[in-house]
Amino acid sequence: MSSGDRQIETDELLIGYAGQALCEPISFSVQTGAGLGIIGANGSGKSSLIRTVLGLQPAVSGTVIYCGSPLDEGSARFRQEVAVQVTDGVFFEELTVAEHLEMVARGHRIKAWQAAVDNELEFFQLTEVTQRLPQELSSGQRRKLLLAAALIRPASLLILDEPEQRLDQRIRTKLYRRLRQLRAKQVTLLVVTHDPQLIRECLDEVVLLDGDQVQTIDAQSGALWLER
Ligand SMILES: Nc1ncnc2c1ncn2[C@@H]1O[C@H](COP(=O)(O)OP(=O)(O)OP(=O)(O)O)[C@@H](O)[C@H]1O
Repeated sequence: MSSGDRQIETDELLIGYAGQALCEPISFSVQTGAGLGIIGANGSGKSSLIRTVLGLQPAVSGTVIYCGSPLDEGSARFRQEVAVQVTDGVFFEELTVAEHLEMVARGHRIKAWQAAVDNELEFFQLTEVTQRLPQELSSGQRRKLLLAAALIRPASLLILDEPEQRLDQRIRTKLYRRLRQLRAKQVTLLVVTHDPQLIRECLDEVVLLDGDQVQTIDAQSGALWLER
């Protein structure tokens, strides 16, 4: 495999706080168009790993490599190519649901931005709440808005932190179908999840954070680990 095939990878990445590692070093590599999950018990370090990969939190040591070079999360290329949904996503309290999506779509220079916004509102069943402010939404509706904001924009790598959280089963199933369609278009997925269905339907492998130990296993074994 040439480095050109690998979209994002970590090399002996130690994650943690105040110089204290949470687990052994993590090395993974995700090829363009592949799907990698991150699983483990509550508090095992999944969100910390995502935050470290995104440069939102410093690594204790080790590196994150994006398309063959050390990741620069501030670079125009990274911001253009990578769409992110993190659990504690930020809203503008004075912008409505529709305005949030309009801002993202126009910020990414989507010409038919109105149609793209309407499409997301329809997909996530947010048409009844388009004029509401974030604080007027249910927790599930807020989660759907975060996902819509990540999916409305073009991206070649999609990083999602527990996208299933607070979604009803019908939306989950619809979302997973969409993730499979994105993968068919060579979009790469890096996803923290507790949902075996997402792993089976959308991913190839998972990184399992199991106490101090870290291992990469196939998707079916990962789903079974969550179900045991
Ligand atoms: N800012 C912080 N400072 C110090 N420790 C932290 C900080 N944030 C998280 N931790 C600790 O790091 C560990 C890993 O947390 P993290 O949020 O990465 O877990 P997780 O695997 O995503 O958990 P969950 O499944 O509950 O979302 C936990 O023990 C947590 O208490």
